[in-house]
Amino acid sequence: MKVLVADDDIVIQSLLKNILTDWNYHVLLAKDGLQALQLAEDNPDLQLFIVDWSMPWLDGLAFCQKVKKRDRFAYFIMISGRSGTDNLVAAMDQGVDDFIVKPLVAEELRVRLRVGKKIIEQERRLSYLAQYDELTGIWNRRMVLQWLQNEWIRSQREKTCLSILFIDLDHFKQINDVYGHLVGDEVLRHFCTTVSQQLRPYDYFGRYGGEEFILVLPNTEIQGADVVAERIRKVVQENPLKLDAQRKLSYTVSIGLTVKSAEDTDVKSLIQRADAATYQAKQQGRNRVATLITE
Ligand SMILES: Nc1nc2c(ncn2[C@@H]2O[C@H](COP(=O)(O)OP(=O)(O)OP(=O)(O)O)[C@@H](O)[C@H]2O)c(=O)[nH]1
Repeated sequence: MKVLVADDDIVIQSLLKNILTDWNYHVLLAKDGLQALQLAEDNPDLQLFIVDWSMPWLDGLAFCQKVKKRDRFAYFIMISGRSGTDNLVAAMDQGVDDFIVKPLVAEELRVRLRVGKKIIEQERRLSYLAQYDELTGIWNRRMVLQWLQNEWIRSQREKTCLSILFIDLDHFKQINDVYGHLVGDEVLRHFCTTVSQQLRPYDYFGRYGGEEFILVLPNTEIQGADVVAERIRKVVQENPLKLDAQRKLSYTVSIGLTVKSAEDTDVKSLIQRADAATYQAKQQGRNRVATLITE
């Protein structure tokens, strides 16, 4: 893991560099707050910081506040000569996550870093789970509906088209029943990889629930959405999941397509129509695209 050490004391810098390197950290060194800020900007993956309080140009607290504005998950350990509860409280109230009083004891730093790393990892995980579906890695329901809402507002403002597809795997219960849930999960992952390869960077593909998926197509009118839907239907049908060297599992999808119209007052009506279109596709025999639009 990368760690940035910002301290104007060369002796402390080199001491920290040595012990942190021994503990397998990748160490970046800064001699003042401005240099530290530049390193933080150049290394967006940097989340762990060890900073001195008093430094030229920009002190440790101001540096911490600037970084946290950009990345609220950044973790700051302040090492300072300012002892006493008042200083600890002031520093931690203003944003640092931990506070160590000099003289530095290596073992104390080691255990405090361990806590910092654990918090960073847990926050990363929580942030991932808040946005993505754990099984398939695509947007989760909350996020894809959020993107749909954003695109709805944009299409209102810019008077552009907005299409959505509801994609539902056919007879998925049967796949689970015959091959087991683990293979069912594998089919869901395989399906998401297959579809993701067909999309433009600005399309939003998310898991709506179970074996139901939603694809938001900004700036896309009905003809374009129909081409995308047919392409997905076909590519899924033609790309079975390989179970082993001999066996392949073929599966299909039913797709409901709709386009935002002047009559739609919110995203709810759009979702309801796409859902109804999917139902039609199922009724008509599955492995097909059904379109529902308002006049
Ligand atoms: N393996 C696996 N199965 C899931 C998951 N989520 C939902 N399912 C299963 O998906 C199945 C959906 O079944 P149904 O709603 O009856 O739909 P279907 O069998 O696909 O039938 P049609 O949609 O009418 O073609 C259920 O058996 C659920 O248990 C999941 O994450 N993993």
